[in-house]
Amino acid sequence: MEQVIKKAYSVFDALKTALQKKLTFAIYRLPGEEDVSLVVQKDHHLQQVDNLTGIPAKGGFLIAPFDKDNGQKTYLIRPDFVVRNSLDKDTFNSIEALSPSGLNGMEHIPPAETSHDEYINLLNDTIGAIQGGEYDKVVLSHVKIHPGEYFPELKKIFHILCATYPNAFVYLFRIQGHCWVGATPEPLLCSRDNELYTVSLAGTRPYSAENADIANWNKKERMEQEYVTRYVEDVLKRHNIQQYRKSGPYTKRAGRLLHLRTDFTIPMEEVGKKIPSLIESLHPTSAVCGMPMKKSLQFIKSKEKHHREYYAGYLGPVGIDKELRLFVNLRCMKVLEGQLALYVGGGITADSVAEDEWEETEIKADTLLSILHQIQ
Ligand SMILES: C=C(O[C@@H]1C=C(C(=O)O)C=C[C@H]1O)C(=O)O
Repeated sequence: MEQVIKKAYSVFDALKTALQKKLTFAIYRLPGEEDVSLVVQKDHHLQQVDNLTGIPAKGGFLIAPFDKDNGQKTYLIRPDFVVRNSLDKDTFNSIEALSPSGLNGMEHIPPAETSHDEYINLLNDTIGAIQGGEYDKVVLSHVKIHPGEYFPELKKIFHILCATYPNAFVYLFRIQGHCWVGATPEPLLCSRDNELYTVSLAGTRPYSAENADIANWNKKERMEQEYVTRYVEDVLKRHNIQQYRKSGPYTKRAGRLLHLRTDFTIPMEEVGKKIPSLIESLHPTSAVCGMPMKKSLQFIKSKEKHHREYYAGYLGPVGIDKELRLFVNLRCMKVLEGQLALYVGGGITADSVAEDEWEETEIKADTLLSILHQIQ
């Protein structure tokens, strides 16, 4: 006779415990899916990942910074408990019995905020450098600080993000006393059946029926996206991956925004053991860094007021259910005591107009700010 195990608790009950006890955990909802998964580590000792080939077979939730030479490390939250949607009483009790972390986020210094005028100056300098021929594209970003005590609201925020952005990768994680939460539209490398896919995503407009028609997008936006496509194709070529399908560019909705997107689908047998190297080479794509990549990275590090930390890095479950689901960490915020730090950016090319680029980051910030306004 089939045994029916009664699942007495929902994944959100376990999330509440994980938040209250300041456990080391990640919760996520994949794009287009209903399931919500929670990965909880028994202790607070984070596993540092220096090389992606070293990830244990049972996997975990991977979190990589934008720039691994800037202090932040790549970590794996170990899957000591993996809960999908619901859990039984014993598992719930085991999670409740875990020891809380002593860290409360007070030890984190908030990243520096950039004002409108400072950003306009930086944008104009960058446009000048690009027009001077030093770069093809540079992706700039800034931080917006939003005051308020949001730790008690994180369960609600995650819930609303899932409902509002069904096509985003929605996540919330806690490591070392602070949390990050986001709803990103950008896959970095994901498995699906016997295939892997990645995308080139760049070019942004507010959502409207008119903008949904790619014929209405201009040369600047198409070029901005084309640089990312070239970067991805170059990485595939360097990995000797020839058999792949490319489809796009097409317009893809992300909440109140639209982006240009091209999909690359690769048969798994074409990739073999190259997955770790592919991930390490794809990141950072020209969607978040620039072209040429290394020079743009130096430019970003010398000009931006803040460290990007995990913004524009990548994250997601690896090895859980034998799947790989890594996404670029965008439309995200770092949750600190008494304040939130929202990270927003956009690609700059020779034809960029500074005020328009600022406006683009304002709309991107609204992805999360509009959710915060729903929390009273
Ligand atoms: C950098 C961000 O987004 C990236 C930049 C885009 C652009 O420049 O048009 C579009 C999507 C993302 O690849 C961000 O959201 O902060």
